[in-house]
Parts: sequence; C-alpha cells; structure tokens
Amino acid sequence: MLNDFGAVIVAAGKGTRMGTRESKQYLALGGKPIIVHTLEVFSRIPWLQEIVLVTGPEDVSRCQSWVHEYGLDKVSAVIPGGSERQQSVYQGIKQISSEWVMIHDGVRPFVTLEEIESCRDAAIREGASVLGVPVKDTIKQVNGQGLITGTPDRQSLWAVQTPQAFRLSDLLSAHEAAAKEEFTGTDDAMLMERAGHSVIVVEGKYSNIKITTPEDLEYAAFLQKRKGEDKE
Ligand SMILES: Nc1ccn([C@@H]2O[C@H](COP(=O)(O)OP(=O)(O)OP(=O)(O)O)[C@@H](O)[C@H]2O)c(=O)n1
Ligand SMILES: C[C@](O)(CO)[C@H](O)COP(=O)(O)O
Repeated sequence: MLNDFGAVIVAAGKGTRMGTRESKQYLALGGKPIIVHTLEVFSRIPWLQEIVLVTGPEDVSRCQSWVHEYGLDKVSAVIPGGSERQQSVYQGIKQISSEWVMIHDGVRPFVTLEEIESCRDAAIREGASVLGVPVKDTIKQVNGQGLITGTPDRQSLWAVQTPQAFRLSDLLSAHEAAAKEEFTGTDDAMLMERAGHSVIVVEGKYSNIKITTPEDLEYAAFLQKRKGEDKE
C-alpha cells in the first residue's frame, strides 16, 4: 500500500526520575495503566497498519494481557526493549513492515489524532518530521561551575516531542550508523540529522506532555479529567 504507516510505542524505560517502585508507564491514570491510554489513541487510527509495543523484558506478558483485555487489535507484537531508549526503538522498528514508521513514547498519553495526522502529513511531504512546541522560557547554556556561558536565541528553540515520523528504511540505516559509531541520542531525529536527513518540526500542543517526574502525574490527572469532560 502507498504511504502505509506503522507505529512503535516505546515503554521499556525504568522511570528513574519518577522514583516509583512501579515503572511510570504502568501507573494508573483514570483507572487504566498509562500505557493503555497511549495504545488506545493509536489503536483508533483507521489508516495505521500495525503497532509494535516495546516493553521491559519482564513486562511482556502483562502487556500482552492488557492488549487482549482492552481490545487493542492493531498491536501486532509486544517485544522486549533494551537498556537505552535508542535500543528499544531499534528492536521495535525491526518488527515493522510498513513503508513509514512513527515512534512514540508510551508515556505521552495525551497526544491527539490531529497532532498525529499533522506529523504524518509533514513526513510524507518533507521526508521526516517531529512534533514540537516553541520553548516558553529563556534557555541558558551553563558550565560545570554553574556559570552562564551563552543564551541561544529563543526564536530558534523548540522542545521536541513524539510522535516522530520517518521512512522505515531511512530510520533503520540511521540507527545502524549510530550503533556503529557508538553514538547514543535522546531522540530518533538526532540520528536522522547525523545521517544527513532534513527533519521538519510540526507545531503540536503543550498538552502532549511526557510523564517524567512526580509533578507530571498531577498535571496528567488534570488533563485526563478534562479529556473525560470533553467527551461528555
Ligand atoms: N531503555 C528504554 C528507556 C526508555 N524507553 C521509553 O522511552 C520513553 C521516554 O523515556 P523517558 O521518559 O526518559 O523514560 P525512562 O527512561 O523510563 O525515564 P528515566 O529516564 O527517568 O529513567 C518512555 O516511554 C520509556 O519507557 C524505552 O523504551 N527503553
Ligand atoms: C524523544 C523525546 O520524548 C523527545 O522529547 C525525548 O527526547 C526522550 O528523552 P528522554 O531522555 O528519554 O526523556
């Protein structure tokens, strides 16, 4: 099929910054694990062919149970990830058979269909895309002694999010090149940039938060409640 898309949802992290015993992607939000909320958004997309869920090796079985319990039929595989996000993504993309792939963090459950479709359209148009928002604060570069060494022009600074969308073959090559050079990046666009690809940023929403630290859970509860009220 022309321009067919798959998605890799990465959820193999340990959530060190959250500091909970249970990894943050499995914490309950409105009565369901956070990862289930994220999978539900992608499962409802009519044009999406397949979803690969990447989890911790010890969590594959309970995630498979949730896939059945919540009727997440588009999930084609639940597989174990690696010790770094980059390794988890690589394991996931090796399972994709679509021409295009979207990578999404399992802990960004508030992404909307509208944002996902903007990201998809921009990738088809430009070759590769990421969602992002302009930064609101003034950002400083600071050295090891706490001294400010620079103030980048805020006009050029964006906080990038997921999904990030790529042609599968380009992303596989970019990951393989990074692994060969022992380079680890914090997102997939970085690997594509290193491999010489242009990546376009599509303006998303500030509400597409990555649940990272305990205060994010309070905001997530607020966003979840608001989402429920919007449906009523
Ligand atoms: N080895 C890893 C590390 C991260 N992730 C996933 O990548 C996403 C973004 O990562 P982050 O928020 O940093 O999650 P953690 O690595 O779990 O958090 P921390 O850095 O605080 O330990 C999360 O959905 C996380 O589960 C992953 O699949 N495999
Ligand atoms: C991919 C990402 O969510 C974009 O904001 C982010 O870079 C993940 O980084 P983290 O270091 O794993 O939080």
